[in-house]
Amino acid sequence: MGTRVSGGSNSAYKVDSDILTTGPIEGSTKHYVDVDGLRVPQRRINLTNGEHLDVYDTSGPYTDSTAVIDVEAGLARTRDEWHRPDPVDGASTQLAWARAGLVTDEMRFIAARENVDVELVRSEVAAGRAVIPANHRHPESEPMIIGKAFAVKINANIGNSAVTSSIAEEVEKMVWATRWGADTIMDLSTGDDIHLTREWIMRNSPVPVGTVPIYQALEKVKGDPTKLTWEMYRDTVIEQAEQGVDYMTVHAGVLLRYVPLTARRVTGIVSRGGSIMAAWCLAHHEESFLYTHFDELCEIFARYDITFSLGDGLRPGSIADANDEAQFAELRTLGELTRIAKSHGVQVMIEGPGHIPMHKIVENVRLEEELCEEAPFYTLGPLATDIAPAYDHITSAIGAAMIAQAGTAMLCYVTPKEHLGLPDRDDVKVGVITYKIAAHSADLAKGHPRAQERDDALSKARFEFRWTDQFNLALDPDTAREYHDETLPAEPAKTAHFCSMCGPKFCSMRISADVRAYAEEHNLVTAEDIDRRIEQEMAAKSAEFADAGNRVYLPIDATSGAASRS
Ligand SMILES: C[C@H]1O[C@@H](n2cnc3c(N)ncnc32)[C@H](O)[C@@H]1O
Ligand SMILES: Cc1ncc(COP(=O)(O)O)c(N)n1
Ligand code: MET
Ligand code: SF4
Ligand SMILES: [Zn+2]
Repeated sequence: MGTRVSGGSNSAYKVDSDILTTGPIEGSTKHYVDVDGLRVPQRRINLTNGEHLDVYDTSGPYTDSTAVIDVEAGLARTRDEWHRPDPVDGASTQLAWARAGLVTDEMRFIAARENVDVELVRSEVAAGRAVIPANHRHPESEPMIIGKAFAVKINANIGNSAVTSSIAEEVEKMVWATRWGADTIMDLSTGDDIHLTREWIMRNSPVPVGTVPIYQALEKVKGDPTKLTWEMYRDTVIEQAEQGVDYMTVHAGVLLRYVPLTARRVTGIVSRGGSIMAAWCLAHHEESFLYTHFDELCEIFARYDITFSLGDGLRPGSIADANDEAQFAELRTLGELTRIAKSHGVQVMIEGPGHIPMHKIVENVRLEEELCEEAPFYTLGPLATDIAPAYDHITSAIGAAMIAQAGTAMLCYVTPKEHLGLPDRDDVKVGVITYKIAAHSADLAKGHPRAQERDDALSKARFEFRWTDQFNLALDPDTAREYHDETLPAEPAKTAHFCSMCGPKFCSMRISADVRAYAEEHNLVTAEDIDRRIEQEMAAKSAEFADAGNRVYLPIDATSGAASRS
């Protein structure tokens, strides 16, 4: 149970540890698996029948009841103590090491977390089919992997805007998002104190952090895209690299000649980074500096081990624009950039759409894999329809579940506020839980070896009317319990064989359990038991008939054949 003491959220520079929700999630405890000296966290869900279920844990020390949280000091710099191999051909990256056959501590940590052989981790990274975003300067993070051979991951976007929010609120969103299962977060701040906000987030984030450096670069030129230069962009990237940013969105596929392809779209360019770069290219009538200086960018990324998230600056922002020429032209360029980045030993993932109707989703994955050497796909939704603002966490989770089943490795969440305003803490939780549903559904469909354990444990608890276990196995135990208790708050209701949906007499699971008990008591469990019982009944009936003198009653109406009985 978390404590949340409000206060401090109005002061821009002071973040008070008290505002954070800490302590274990209801019904769970943190425990650690020791893997050759590495402490790999897991969340243990404790059940009332003495069993327990261990699940993947993204929440860091915040859910450890023994941890002392001090946001001013930041989290422990655990990875600083791990072994870091020497650079390979200038690259100090998980990709370079994996290709050289080296198994890093990060890979071992991940293998334990994902319950897989470490060789699968190494080989998928070496092939570029998976990435481990882990900047050397973010030692506070617990390593994780993004790739289609592993559990589907989710990202939560946070950050302020010029209109609203503070540093304290953004740190709070980060802790809150990871509590509910965000595997990475992106700080997409575009308002005040971008550098300082990120510093507070970085030093306290147990998950990898992504950014879009062009946002801060634009802030530095007071919002005028035409004033951007390669030099100031590069310096912004280095500034963020030094802070420990683990992956960066770079919209280097928005080429000058692609801009006219968006002219007749219904929603033009909806990507912020894409629109900024399009504005720059057109104003200067020059090729994008992100594209022309891409090799230099790779050299920087290779030193820190920053992962490229090649931005989908021309993604469709409406159903009408889905899978159009602008979108796929950019994707071909992202394929070209993928090969360049990998030749520098730099890890790459590819950002994907956007707004795509269901029948056009699979084509996106197929093309991405074909054009980008199967680099992990990282998609925003996609929204399967445009007609439900205020419910776009749902319109997008429909697309997200489908695209993840088809092979997307990480899903970028969409909150109920999409298209309407900046998400607050409550929106962040709804977005995260919604995306955990999409990701887990895809894990099940893909046959992930252990995904179904949790479904089975929850279903079993449900059928056995272990209400507390049903709540605690849920993605959101607090809301599950709250909804149940709205109508049946009394303690005895936690073992009652019904809820207020059907009531005691009509509870189908109770009736079904009674049917089972009856069957067991009367030896009627298997189909053979029932056949045997029918035979016995028949024999009994014939005996009764014989005793009664073997008299045959004829039909009432012999011609119609009705009511015949013998
Ligand atoms: C690319 C996507 O990023 C999200 N996005 C952009 N900025 C923020 C922010 N500060 N906080 C949360 N989400 C954001 C929007 O959902 C957009 O569609
Ligand atoms: C999956 C995904 N796609 C795109 C962006 C960047 O946002 P934008 O392109 O609007 O700058 C993002 N953060 N995540
Ligand atoms: N929702 C948009 C998208 O799909 C982004 C901002 S609103 C046009 O990318
Ligand atoms: S979300 Fe709002 S600010 Fe952002 S592109 Fe859409 S309308 Fe513009
Ligand atoms: Zn949109």
